[in-house]
Amino acid sequence: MLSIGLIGCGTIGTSICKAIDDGTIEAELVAIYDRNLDDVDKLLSTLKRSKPQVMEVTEMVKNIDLLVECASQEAVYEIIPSALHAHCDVMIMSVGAFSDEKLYKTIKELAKENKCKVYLPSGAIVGLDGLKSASAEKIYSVTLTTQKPPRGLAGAPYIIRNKIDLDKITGKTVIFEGPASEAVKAFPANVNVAATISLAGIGFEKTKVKIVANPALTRNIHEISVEGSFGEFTTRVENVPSPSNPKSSYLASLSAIATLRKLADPIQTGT
Ligand SMILES: NC(=O)C1=CN([C@@H]2O[C@H](COP(=O)(O)OP(=O)(O)OC[C@H]3O[C@@H](n4cnc5c(N)ncnc54)[C@H](O)[C@@H]3O)[C@@H](O)[C@H]2O)C=CC1
Ligand SMILES: O=C([O-])CC(=O)C(=O)O
Repeated sequence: MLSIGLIGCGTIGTSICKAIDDGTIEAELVAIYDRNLDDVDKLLSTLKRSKPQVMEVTEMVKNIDLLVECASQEAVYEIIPSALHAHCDVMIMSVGAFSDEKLYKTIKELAKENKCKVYLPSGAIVGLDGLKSASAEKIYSVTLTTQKPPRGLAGAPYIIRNKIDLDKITGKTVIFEGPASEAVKAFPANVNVAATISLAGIGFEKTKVKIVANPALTRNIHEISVEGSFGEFTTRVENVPSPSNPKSSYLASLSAIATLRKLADPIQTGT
């Protein structure tokens, strides 16, 4: 059975652990870790059958097949190289870290050297299949337009740096427009999806991102528009925010669970 270690006991981490605990994912939850011990305790209290040990990454990677990161972009720097050195496969949610080309290259090289896989779930978006197909030929443009209720953008470095008072926003307001490379640094907990799109398509500099605060919304909306030699498509998802973290859409948790279910299943259906 696939043995899993998990870093980040917040919203997505808790959903994944519950899905292992109730058998939705056929895997063993061997170990968990979070820099915030209260989050570890809270997660442990939700589990009925699994009894993961609490251990730091250096110890964890000696005991698992797959390390799951659902913590933060900085955690990707801290834990993924150690996991790959220890021959563990990894699944990463904080994909925005890969806007650092040096980190991306290092992780890709380490994965090759140690014969490991790096899994990046689709997260809170739909349409990566079409984007990946389109990228076999010429793509002219990729644009992500993300709309969130203002509180879903709270705490982002860009909001703090520009002293944007989210409480004063009364109508649909464009907060940011720029390349994905800047968007994922300015909003590290809001548009990791821009990184996933960049990696599947035309890269971090050419992928355009628009972030809109919209007080009329209760959902997180991501629209992806792609134009290429194939033609053009637009996908749009209206995501229910996670109750425990309005920045993260529930679909992101489900996407992580779906990826792990696939990895744990000996039978793979479909192309
Ligand atoms: N790829 C995608 O589509 C999506 C990615 N995300 C990203 O996934 C990650 C997890 O999201 P949530 O569970 O909603 O966040 P959350 O804030 O609910 O939980 C994150 C947990 O990780 C812990 N943590 C953060 N940095 C850490 C570190 N360096 N070492 C150990 N623990 C650390 C925090 O204490 C917290 O308990 C975030 O980076 C988020 O931005 C979220 C939604 C969609
Ligand atoms: O969950 C979402 O809507 C997207 C998100 O936070 C991210 O990509 O970081």
